[in-house]
Amino acid sequence: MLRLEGVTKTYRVGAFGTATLTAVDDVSLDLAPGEVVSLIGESGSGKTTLGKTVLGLLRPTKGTITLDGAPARPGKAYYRHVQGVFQDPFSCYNPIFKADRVLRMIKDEYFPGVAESEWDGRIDTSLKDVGLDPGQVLGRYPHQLSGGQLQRLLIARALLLDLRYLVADEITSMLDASTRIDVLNLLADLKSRGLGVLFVTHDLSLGNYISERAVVLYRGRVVESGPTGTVFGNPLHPYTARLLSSVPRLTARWDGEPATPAGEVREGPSTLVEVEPGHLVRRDDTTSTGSAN
Ligand SMILES: Nc1ncnc2c1ncn2[C@@H]1O[C@H](COP(=O)(O)OP(=O)(O)OP(=O)(O)O)[C@@H](O)[C@H]1O
Repeated sequence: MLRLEGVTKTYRVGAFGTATLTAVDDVSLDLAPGEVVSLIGESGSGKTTLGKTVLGLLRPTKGTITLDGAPARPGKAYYRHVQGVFQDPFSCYNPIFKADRVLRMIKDEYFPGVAESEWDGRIDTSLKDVGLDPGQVLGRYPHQLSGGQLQRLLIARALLLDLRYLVADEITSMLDASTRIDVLNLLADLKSRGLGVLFVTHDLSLGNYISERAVVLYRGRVVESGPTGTVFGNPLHPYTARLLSSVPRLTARWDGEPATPAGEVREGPSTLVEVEPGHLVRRDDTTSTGSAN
């Protein structure tokens, strides 16, 4: 289990770093093997900051992250099991390394004792697992591969490790619609084989498609979380309702009036309240009832 408890991340901002900005505020969530949890929120809500914190690329200002009860410490032991894939696959590669070199570096770093022939077999398997033809990609430079191929190659690279959890940060946002659904189906397949995925997205339809649970972030705080069908089917926080109401429908057309976002989001002191089993909603402290989290 990958567990976040009370994770807060503040950045130093302003002239000479004199001010602070709380990008992630007291976030707790669990990610189990074989489960996809979507982390949903508009631009600037803190999704990437939280993903990077899980990956040890940022140190939490407060709170803890544990993997099977042990503190998550960035390093080889952690990265064997927890990896990230990001939005822009092009920026994740060294342009002068061909794909086979990228995959060989994993062996040099993590599995120096594995024989070359066995490693070649593992590369073959991981590429086929993500739907890539080894003969087509291995001898190529990044610029000779498509965005979808590069994104799959990143996932194949992660699979060469003993991967248990993947932070997938907006991994489909630079892909066209048909490639996007292929990559989503690949994640669903990996999930069915036991991979836990933290699926970071601002796209509610993608979160709905792939995840069992949804966590909605607003200005760094969880405002609603629960089973995806419950959160999307019965959104109780005004921000979730607003996000859902602002998704353009395929058959709707602009009729001269801009769509009006529903619901006012208030900023006062508030608490996450469990309104039904597993469904948490942030409520103003003045109106909160029920069990708090
Ligand atoms: N290195 C940094 N220094 C200062 N502030 C930062 C830094 N990185 C992010 N922020 C701020 O933290 C907040 C959260 O940013 P973050 O990138 O985590 O949001 P996000 O939900 O991932 O947004 P997007 O969907 O646009 O990527 C924003 O206000 C952002 O401006």
